[in-house]
Amino acid sequence: MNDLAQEAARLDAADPLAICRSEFLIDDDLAYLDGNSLGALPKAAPARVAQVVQKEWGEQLIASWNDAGWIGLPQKMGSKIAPLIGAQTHEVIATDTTSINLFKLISAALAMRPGRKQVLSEPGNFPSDLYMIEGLEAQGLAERRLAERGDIEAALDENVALLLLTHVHYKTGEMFDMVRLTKAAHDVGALVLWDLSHSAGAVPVDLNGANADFAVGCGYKYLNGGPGAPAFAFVAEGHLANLQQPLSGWMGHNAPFAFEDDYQPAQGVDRLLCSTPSVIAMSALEVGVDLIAMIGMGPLVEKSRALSEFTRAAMARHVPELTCISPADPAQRGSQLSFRHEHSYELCQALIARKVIGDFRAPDVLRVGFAPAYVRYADCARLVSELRDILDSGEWQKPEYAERGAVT
Ligand SMILES: Cc1ncc(COP(=O)(O)O)c(C=O)c1O
Ligand SMILES: Nc1c(O)cccc1C(=O)C[C@H](N)C(=O)O
Repeated sequence: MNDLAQEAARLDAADPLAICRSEFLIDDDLAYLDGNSLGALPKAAPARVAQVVQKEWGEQLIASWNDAGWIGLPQKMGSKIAPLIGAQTHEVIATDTTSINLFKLISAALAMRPGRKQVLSEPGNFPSDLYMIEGLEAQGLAERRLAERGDIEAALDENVALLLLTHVHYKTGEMFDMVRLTKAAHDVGALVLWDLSHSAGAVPVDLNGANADFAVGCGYKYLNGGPGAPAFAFVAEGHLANLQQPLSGWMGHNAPFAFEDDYQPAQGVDRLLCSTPSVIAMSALEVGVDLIAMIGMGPLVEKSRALSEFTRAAMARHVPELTCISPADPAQRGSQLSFRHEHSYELCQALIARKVIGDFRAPDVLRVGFAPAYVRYADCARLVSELRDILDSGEWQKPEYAERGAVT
């Protein structure tokens, strides 16, 4: 294990992104491997939020809608997220939550394929993705169809209106081939909606290169926008003029301040808006996205793969009792590794007690994420050595580690 720590120290010393950790408020002794669930706090965010609250809201009050640019935040944030996901700036907007954006875009896709009701997805997709289809099914607007990952292409036929997939699977880290599946869906006349919650800011995404129709994703994971940060939504340029979404709130109107009785959708991606933007949350998100954009997706992807490879190899060598269920090829997985063990829950709790933070996903998965902007090789080495020690000492058997908490 000494060798592992030494190798980690050598890699950290040579890491061009090592300096980026100082942009985040994370204790030096914390190995935070859960940025795939909630990203860390950028150090600049509290001051930015305080400025918005004290100056823009406190002093300038309503004038800030124009003077501080509040009204344009969804578009401004959309245009900053767009290059991270291979989209044009006018194709992305930051608004609402991922679940709500899923609802809007599933509905919009169904409206574009009259005569077809099926929305195809995979069993075990993130719950909201599946539940949103169910919600529309209950209203008689959709029909949910599920096919296992390997059977999706065979399941695509002329009844499918929309293929809805999560690009990087939240539990296993498996990554779909976006280009291949988008083409397969288009070949039967279906549209495709990609959930990029576990992709944006961590893995290469080229929505336009893949000819994708729609996408959604979270702002609070690798984009470090803070708990409940606004989500984003993408609509390919060619669909913008025909897009009809059901949450026709006033902010998605072509002229919101005309206060007309009849809804007239805004031009372009603005029509995905429903309500007043969440200004304070949006300002925190801006700090997180600016940091990721400044570091750049190329270096982030390279480090993400190196961190996960280092960890996968070290786990296989030193902790073989845990079975890695993420793909062995880094190009086929997201910025995470998932391991199966009968006592994953207890192991996760024991790790947390030692300030190594991963998470547990039922029934038996220990999940660790590698947010490349701030995770160190030393954090990965610590995961491995602490796990070895927790198993060897039997510490995981402490009764308090078996008590199931309320969330996460
Ligand atoms: C893949 C995926 N989709 C959707 C969501 C739901 O996001 P939200 O809670 O912002 O609606 C999450 C995370 O919670 C997720 O991981
Ligand atoms: N959004 C979350 C929350 O409010 C509480 C706990 C966890 C979350 C998550 O984001 C979970 C995450 N999407 C996952 O991949 O499991």
